[in-house]
Amino acid sequence: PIQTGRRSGGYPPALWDFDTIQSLNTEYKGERHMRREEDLIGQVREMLVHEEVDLTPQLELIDDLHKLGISCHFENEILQILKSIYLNQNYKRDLYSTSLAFRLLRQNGFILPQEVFDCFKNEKGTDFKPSLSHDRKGLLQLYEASFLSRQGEETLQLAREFATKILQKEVDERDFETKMGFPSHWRVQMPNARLHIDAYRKRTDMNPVVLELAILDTNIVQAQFQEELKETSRWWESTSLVQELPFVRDRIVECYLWTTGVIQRREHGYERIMLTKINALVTTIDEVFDIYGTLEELQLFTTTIQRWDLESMKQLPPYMQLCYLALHKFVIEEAYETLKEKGFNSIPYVTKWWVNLVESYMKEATWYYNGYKPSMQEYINNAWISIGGLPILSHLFFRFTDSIESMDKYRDMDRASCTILRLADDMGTSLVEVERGDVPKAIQCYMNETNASEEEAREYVRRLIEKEWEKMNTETMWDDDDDDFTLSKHYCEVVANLARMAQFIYQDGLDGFGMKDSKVNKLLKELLFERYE
Ligand SMILES: CC1(C)[C@@H]2CC[C@@]1(C)[C@@H](OP(=O)([O-])OP(=O)([O-])[O-])C2
Ligand SMILES: [Mg+2]
Ligand SMILES: [Mg+2]
Ligand SMILES: [Mg+2]
Repeated sequence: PIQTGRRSGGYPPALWDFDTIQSLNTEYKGERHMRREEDLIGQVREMLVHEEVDLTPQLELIDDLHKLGISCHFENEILQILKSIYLNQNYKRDLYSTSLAFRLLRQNGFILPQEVFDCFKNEKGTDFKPSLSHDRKGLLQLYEASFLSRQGEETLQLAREFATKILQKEVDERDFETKMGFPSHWRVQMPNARLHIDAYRKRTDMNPVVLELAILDTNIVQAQFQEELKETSRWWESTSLVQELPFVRDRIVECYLWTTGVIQRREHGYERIMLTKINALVTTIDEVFDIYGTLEELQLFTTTIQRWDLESMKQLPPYMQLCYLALHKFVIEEAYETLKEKGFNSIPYVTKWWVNLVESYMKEATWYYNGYKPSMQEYINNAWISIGGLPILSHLFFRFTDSIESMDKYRDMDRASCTILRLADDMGTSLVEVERGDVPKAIQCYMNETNASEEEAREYVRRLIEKEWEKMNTETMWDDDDDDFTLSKHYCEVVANLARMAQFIYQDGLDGFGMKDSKVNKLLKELLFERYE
């Protein structure tokens, strides 16, 4: 049913108010905690660089440090170890070690060829040896390694099917994904770290120094996150957008949570605060188009943003004027920093992607008001843009690269990341959206087009996400010494992490951003508000 005009989004009010956020505090800012952390880092570094440690335990330690959220303290040591393993090729062991080495090397820019798995295939090379089906540990690592596949790597496709078929027998179909969880290649680091600490502390091979460092570190980094969150909350309060546009989801804490998975390097606090603002602005403008503006108002808004001037905003209703000016002010402030620090004017580029976004919103609003049901392809061609990933990535591009060229177009990796962001979002939000009134999303478009059930449509979307990850891997995983790969490593990290964070927020097909009864909400409170004991 087409409900025209002002609607409500169907979302609960904010969970934390301004004063609660501003009063957040933690003892982990103290000097003595820093000193203890430095001491523990030194002890773990010793463990890492000790020559006589065998290959596999070293790889397992590297994998644990990443999952526990503390690998950032050992980046150089880890790269040195992986580089020597890559050059000496001394990973050719059992399925477990080869798979673990394959994943860690590729994740760190050492692109091992998929042929390293040929020795595990039958003589015709058509499948993996059946005898491997008893090696559960090896199969789990083979399954994980298969998610590092790039387009056209058949052996890795075969590996995923082989491992899945056998491992699935252990757990029935339904909870395969929940039991297996997301493959580690798809998992964001910081928002998952405490889950891994919980598991690590119960392991028989747990190292007490590593555990103490992980626990101390997650409490110390929480202090930094809280200060960044407070700054974003002061900004959000100063915009008065919540007061003037009460129909918008007030989710500044959730907007900040997003950034802890997208931008994981501690030193990039400025970028997390910037990204939080972008998330909040995109959320606001998205709701204006989704549920509040009339078609005439939305057309006026789109035209004003296309002109990007201060003249044409006079024709807007007051609520749109405030929203437009908040966006304008943000873009100008960021452009000022870029001009000051890097000497070039980013305005023509970032405004292009904001215009691009509202034009895609306008298309969806027109479809909705006309009751038009787009085909899946038609929908996706517009919706990978309407999810808001391009303004996010263009602002981050300016922060993480110094090359002005290729600022005016998006890269294949950007599109893959935005597509995964869109598909994951639709899996988590579209049932409520379509119920309250919104354009049909990926699941509904596929069902309209093929008469499939909702579960079949979800399964199809999951396959699309897997395909997009192969594109992402193809575009973001380059040999570190591949000189014609100019994009910065930091930029490639945030592109992939944007997709990972979307899959985190919408895990189990729930809306961890707009709603409050998800596992995400529990993890958010632990990560940002609660001391880890
Ligand atoms: C940060 C975001 C991913 C972006 C703005 C808020 C979101 C959580 C999502 O909100 P949603 O209403 O689901 O977007 P859409 O489906 O209306 O495009 C779109
Ligand atoms: Mg929306
Ligand atoms: Mg929308
Ligand atoms: Mg949505």
